[in-house]
Amino acid sequence: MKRPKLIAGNWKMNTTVSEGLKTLDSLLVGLSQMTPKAQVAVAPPFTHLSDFQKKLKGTSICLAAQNVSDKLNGAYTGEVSVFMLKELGVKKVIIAHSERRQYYGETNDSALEKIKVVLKHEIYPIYCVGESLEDRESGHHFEVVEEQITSVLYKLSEEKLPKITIAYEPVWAIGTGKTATPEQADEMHAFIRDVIGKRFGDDLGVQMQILYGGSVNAANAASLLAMPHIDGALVGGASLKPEEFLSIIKAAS
Ligand SMILES: O=C[C@H](O)COP(=O)(O)O
Repeated sequence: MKRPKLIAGNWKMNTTVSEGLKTLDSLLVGLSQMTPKAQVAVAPPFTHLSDFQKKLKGTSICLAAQNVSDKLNGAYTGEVSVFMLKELGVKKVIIAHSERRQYYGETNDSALEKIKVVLKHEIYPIYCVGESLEDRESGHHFEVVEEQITSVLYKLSEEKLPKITIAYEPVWAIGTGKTATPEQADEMHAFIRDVIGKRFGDDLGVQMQILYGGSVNAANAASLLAMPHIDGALVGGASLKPEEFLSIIKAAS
């Protein structure tokens, strides 16, 4: 089955608005000189979304956010709601990134709530899963990822699944320069398809869009993206360097 490819840049907490706009401009110039086969998304900090929405008007780049509240409105200091994102043209949102799990106490339960909220308001989640180094070294990586899938996605109804993108990001490969080998990543992606298939049927397992994330760069993108179960990349550090990000986008073509 031919699944659409997605290359998404997660800018994390990097760049001020003015710096970010310069980076976006370079990216747009590069993209105007190519015909990307993959869908391209950028997830800048919340502060950038309004300006980015204006710049991205009429382009094919999808605007994404890095997080969202599971609450709709009210006294939740510091939170950003799905309505606020929607008004700014956000189409996708990263949910339960490992940094949110590790530093801000996000859990499978909170991920489920957030996924339900955004789907209800037609924003598409990129749900992040992945094991720690300790999990991998002790041979528990499949178990951990299975739990992240079953305790969240199994609780949704079948018709919701095709609206969700999964990002497999082994924590030990994030920002470390240590990438999972294409075989390691592909093996986990195939496993995730099987886990989805067990509950929702093999067709849905095959249909899910699953990205790989963790030190993806211009040098390793082609070999990762060539793997049969890898449908794109969630790129951190390299997405802040337009030339490098463009090379990754090209590698998906
Ligand atoms: O969301 C992106 C991932 O955390 C990967 O980050 P990285 O490419 O800097 O390793």
